[in-house]
Amino acid sequence: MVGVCDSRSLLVVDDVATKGMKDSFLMEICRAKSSGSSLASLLSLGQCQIFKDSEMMDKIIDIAGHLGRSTGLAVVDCSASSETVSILKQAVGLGCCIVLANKKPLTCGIEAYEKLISNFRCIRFESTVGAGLPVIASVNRVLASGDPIYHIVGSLSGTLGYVMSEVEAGKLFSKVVQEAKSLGFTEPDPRDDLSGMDVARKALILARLLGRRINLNDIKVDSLYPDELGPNSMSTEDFLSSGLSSVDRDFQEKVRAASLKGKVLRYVCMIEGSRCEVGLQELPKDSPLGRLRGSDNVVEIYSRCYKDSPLVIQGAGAGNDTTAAGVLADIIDLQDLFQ
Ligand SMILES: NC(=O)C1=CN([C@@H]2O[C@H](COP(=O)(O)OP(=O)(O)OC[C@H]3O[C@@H](n4cnc5c(N)ncnc54)[C@H](OP(=O)(O)O)[C@@H]3O)[C@@H](O)[C@H]2O)C=CC1
Ligand SMILES: N[C@@H](CC=O)C(=O)O
Repeated sequence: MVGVCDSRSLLVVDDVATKGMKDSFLMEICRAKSSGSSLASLLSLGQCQIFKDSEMMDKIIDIAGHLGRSTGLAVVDCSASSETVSILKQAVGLGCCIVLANKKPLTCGIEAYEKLISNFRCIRFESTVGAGLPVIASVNRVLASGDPIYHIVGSLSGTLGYVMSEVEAGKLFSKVVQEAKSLGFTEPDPRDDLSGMDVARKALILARLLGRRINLNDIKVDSLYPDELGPNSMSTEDFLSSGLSSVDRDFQEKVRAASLKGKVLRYVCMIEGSRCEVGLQELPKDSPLGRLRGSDNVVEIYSRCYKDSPLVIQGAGAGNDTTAAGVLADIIDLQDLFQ
């Protein structure tokens, strides 16, 4: 590991060709970020240089130029920003590998997407769908065997899974969204989850893997909150402290209406042919999606081989540990290419 950055600065070892960050220093970085301190506060430990603002991007490109082709340096994006796409494209051009937990670079315009995946052997993005679950790897393996995938259906949001099952158990919608945030399931702005856009991004990543040249605005998306609570009208803090509770009653009504029919609410992702949609559905309690609890995700893949009995991947679909494990496994997988 030669460098680490957040939204404000980049810490880099003083000689990237010969040095890496020591484990003890990486632990200090984790401690500093968990306690809200800046990366700059670690400069006194004396192992690194710091770069800020536009210098940050120039330095990353400089390192990518030196280490990309010679070592297969991996540029890892664990932000939730759409601003990283330009640097990632440049890094690909310089021969770097790319690892993403961030869905936004893969769900921007189709040309940028095609550039990012142009060296498919050197990109991994397992954590973008289902966190640590092997969803992308499974889809890739089925496709690589020549088995055409006809249909994917699933529940792909840890946050929305948690919200649905906790509201079913009688808790208030606003309270469980706050809980999902403190458990590390939500996006930095939970409206990315509640608007359905986070699931739409996962659906787009899967649809593009299946070869569909579609964009985010081709996906039908249901939002769980009204437009007037959106990011153009209020900050994340105001949404969480006051906006969110105005949805409580309406959501409770929806849950009750489903329950009277013996059903539960689930946020479902469906990709079939050219159709790609994500939204709230009333499903039987004893269906595979209806039985899901907490932040678990489930994905059913239907192909020529997995026709009557789909390939099913299920398990924890959000959380810092499982996501970090997925990212680490991707990095190690890439490292094997350069041994
Ligand atoms: N949590 C989960 O369960 C899962 C998360 N993911 C994905 O992981 C990503 C991160 O989520 P999460 O850890 O919850 O988010 P956090 O907000 O906790 O962390 C995001 C980090 O990215 C940094 N950052 C933001 N913008 C930039 C930028 N332009 N350049 C460099 N660094 C930047 C932030 O810096 P600063 O500290 O300065 O704000 C922060 O350290 C998201 O894309 C999410 O979709 C994927 C699967 C599951
Ligand atoms: N916010 C996401 C995290 C993983 O992508 C979710 O809730 O599923």
